[in-house]
Amino acid sequence: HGSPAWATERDPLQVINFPVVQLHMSLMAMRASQKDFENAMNQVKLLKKDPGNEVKLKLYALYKQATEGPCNTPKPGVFDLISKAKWDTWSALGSLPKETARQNYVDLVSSLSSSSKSSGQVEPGADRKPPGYETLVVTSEDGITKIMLNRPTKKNAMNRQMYHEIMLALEAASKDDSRITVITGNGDYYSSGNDLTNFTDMASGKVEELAKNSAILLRNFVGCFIDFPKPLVAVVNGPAVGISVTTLGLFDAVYSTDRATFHTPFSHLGQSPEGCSSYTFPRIMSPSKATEMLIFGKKLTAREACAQGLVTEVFPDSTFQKEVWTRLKAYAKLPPNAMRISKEVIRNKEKEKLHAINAEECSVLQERWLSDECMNAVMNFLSRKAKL
Ligand SMILES: CCCC/C=C/CC(=O)SCCNC(=O)CCNC(=O)[C@H](O)C(C)(C)COP(=O)(O)OP(=O)(O)OC[C@H]1O[C@@H](n2cnc3c(N)ncnc32)[C@H](O)[C@@H]1OP(=O)(O)O
Repeated sequence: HGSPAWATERDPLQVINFPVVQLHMSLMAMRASQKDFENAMNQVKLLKKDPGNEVKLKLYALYKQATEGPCNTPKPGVFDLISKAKWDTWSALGSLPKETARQNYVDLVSSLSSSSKSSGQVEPGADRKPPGYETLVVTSEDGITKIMLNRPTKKNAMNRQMYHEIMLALEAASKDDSRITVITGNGDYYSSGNDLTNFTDMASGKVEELAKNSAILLRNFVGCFIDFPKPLVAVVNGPAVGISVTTLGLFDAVYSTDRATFHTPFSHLGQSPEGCSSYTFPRIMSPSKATEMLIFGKKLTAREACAQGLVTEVFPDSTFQKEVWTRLKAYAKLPPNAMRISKEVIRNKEKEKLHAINAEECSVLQERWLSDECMNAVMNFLSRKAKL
């Protein structure tokens, strides 16, 4: 007795009833059995605290993906809000394999269970054990949650797993007791942008479906940046390409090493701007400077990006980490509610607009991904004929 109604509801289509994504994804844990999955479903019912709708949507989507595979039902009408939210979240998982979805579900439930057991026992400000993601290292210390992109051998290119994990990490950071959230990269790159192997399936039929799923994924991904409630800071540790540059326009501060470059080669790739950059860049810089980046693919040095307002401050590479983290730790001592409310006041003025821009950019890109220009560019990279 005593289980909350949302946790005991068995049919996920009747009610959004499963918990969020927190991934203890050690390599061992990557192989969740059917039994683990069933245990996790039972564990959900034992949770005392409602994890919130976002989490329940994630759990619902992972459950559906794990049991039925990619979203296969017609899109609900716009006025059927709950069904549409569920459908959107499931669709956003794209072609995530059933086994990975099952594992993510198990890991998420496990993290929810352990966090509910330990709630109230963690001292404020005490370091928490980092959860294990596959493509990220996420730590929380000194009032700062640090999300580090962790595919250094691939220049931190963002594969589908990484998009999902960043969304999950942002979701978790928005709710933890940290005051500032940082995104940075491991290794010599901040990120080389979208992992072009995300497009390899494009060659294997069902191209329209893949483009559609990618557009949904991208829209949800960028939406997380638009809605993120706490100060979000980029610590740009090296060159940045594509989506890792465009999303900077949605951060609250961008600190960069002088070794970094900023490159949005969309025309070269037969693509078009995303991350709300078609709106933020002309406003941050000027329309013509934005044109040079977004249409002509001009690569900016860190100092040029700073002069254009995209970067807040540039530091010498030799002292970059020390200087930036010292500063961030000081900022993290500021009153958290004041920082959050100030961000809300600033962001609320254009949140709706940003979501509309995001939707438009994704729909344009969905078409672009099907173009010969885009497919040829991706094939040239993958067949080692071209590099940026
Ligand atoms: C679903 C949502 C879609 C959102 C869309 C977003 C749009 C964008 O983000 S557009 C930008 C896409 N990015 C690129 O076009 C970059 C492609 N990469 C390169 O041109 C080069 O790798 C580099 C200039 C970034 C680095 O060159 P460098 O010579 O220093 O290193 P490499 O030997 O090329 O790279 C090491 C290793 O990493 C792999 N890799 C790097 N970047 C990517 C990438 N973006 N996608 C896939 N793989 C990448 C590279 O192939 C190498 O792998 P191997 O060691 O296995 O050969």
